Amino acid sequence: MKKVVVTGAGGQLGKTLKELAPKFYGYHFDFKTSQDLDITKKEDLDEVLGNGGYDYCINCAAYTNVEQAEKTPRLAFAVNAEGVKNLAKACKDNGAVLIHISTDYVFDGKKKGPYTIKDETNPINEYGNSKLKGEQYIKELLEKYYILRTSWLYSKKYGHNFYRTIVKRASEGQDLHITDEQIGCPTNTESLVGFITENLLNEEKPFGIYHVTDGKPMTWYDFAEQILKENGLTHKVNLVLDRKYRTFAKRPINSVIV
Ligand SMILES: NC(=O)C1=CN([C@@H]2O[C@H](COP(=O)(O)OP(=O)(O)OC[C@H]3O[C@@H](n4cnc5c(N)ncnc54)[C@H](OP(=O)(O)O)[C@@H]3O)[C@@H](O)[C@H]2O)C=CC1
Ligand SMILES: Cc1cn([C@H]2C[C@H](O)[C@@H](COP(=O)(O)OP(=O)(O)O[C@H]3O[C@@H](C)C(=O)[C@@H](O)[C@H]3O)O2)c(=O)[nH]c1=O
Repeated sequence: MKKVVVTGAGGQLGKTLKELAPKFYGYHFDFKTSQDLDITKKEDLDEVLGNGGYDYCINCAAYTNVEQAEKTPRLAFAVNAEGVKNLAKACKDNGAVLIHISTDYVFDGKKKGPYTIKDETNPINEYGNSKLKGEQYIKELLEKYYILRTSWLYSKKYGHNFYRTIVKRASEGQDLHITDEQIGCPTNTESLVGFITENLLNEEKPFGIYHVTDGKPMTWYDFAEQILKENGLTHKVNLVLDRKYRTFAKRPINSVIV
């Protein structure tokens, strides 16, 4: 039986993995929330990875508040860069393969056409900078790793994400003002879990970087429209196209990764 430890298990991806894990035979999963295991603390990692005998570590832990990262980049780097470095070292010392999640926000969005893994990274916000640094540490420290870049991740059931924000606001009858300035591929956490369990835990795919999304490019406005339709909320609210929707963080105009 292969042993898998999941960090950041209290987030939307971690919770999805926990819900679906009983379907995957031949694996024993241990789920660690930020309270159980803080990846910025080496002693936590030594204890858990050192004693667990894990074959795989799936890292769902991250600082994901894109807006706040602009104001306190130090916090984003502590988790997404230095925390990931600690985790990579602990995986190396203890013989675990690291499966790490990264983001479309490592690109600047200026490319005409979808980004492939061969394209140059060039983040335009602090969250993206911190995630890229995390990727670089992994590549420096490890040979046995998977880095999955995904985009516009959402779970219908768990956590904070665009999907749930739209459903909540629409259900309360609030008007929605949504930008169409960026294009990207929304990705359900269940698809990402499927990719990990079907292709990586059995090492079907060579180690390295992968782009994993649900494959349908759209704008945030399109996505909001789709969410309203799916939930029968179209007639409950005004969906207003708002090109002036203000944010602290810049976001890539083209976030499509393939
Ligand atoms: N959300 C998105 O749209 C996208 C996400 N990703 C990446 O996917 C991965 C999963 O993201 P998602 O599930 O959405 O994120 P969430 O924000 O839902 O979950 C992240 C989890 O990490 C935990 N965490 C934060 N700091 C630490 C730490 N120091 N040690 C251990 N755990 C910590 C958080 O715990 P607590 O709440 O207690 O702080 C939280 O439970 C991340 O790597 C993210 O960068 C990639 C592309 C898109
Ligand atoms: C909530 C809201 C957002 N927006 C805009 C702001 C922004 O341009 C876009 C998305 O905003 P959000 O803040 O929900 O999403 P954001 O935090 O930018 O989402 C990102 O999260 C990180 C973790 C990733 O890795 C990315 O792939 C991406 O999913 O929609 C509106 O126009 N109206 C709204 O009411």
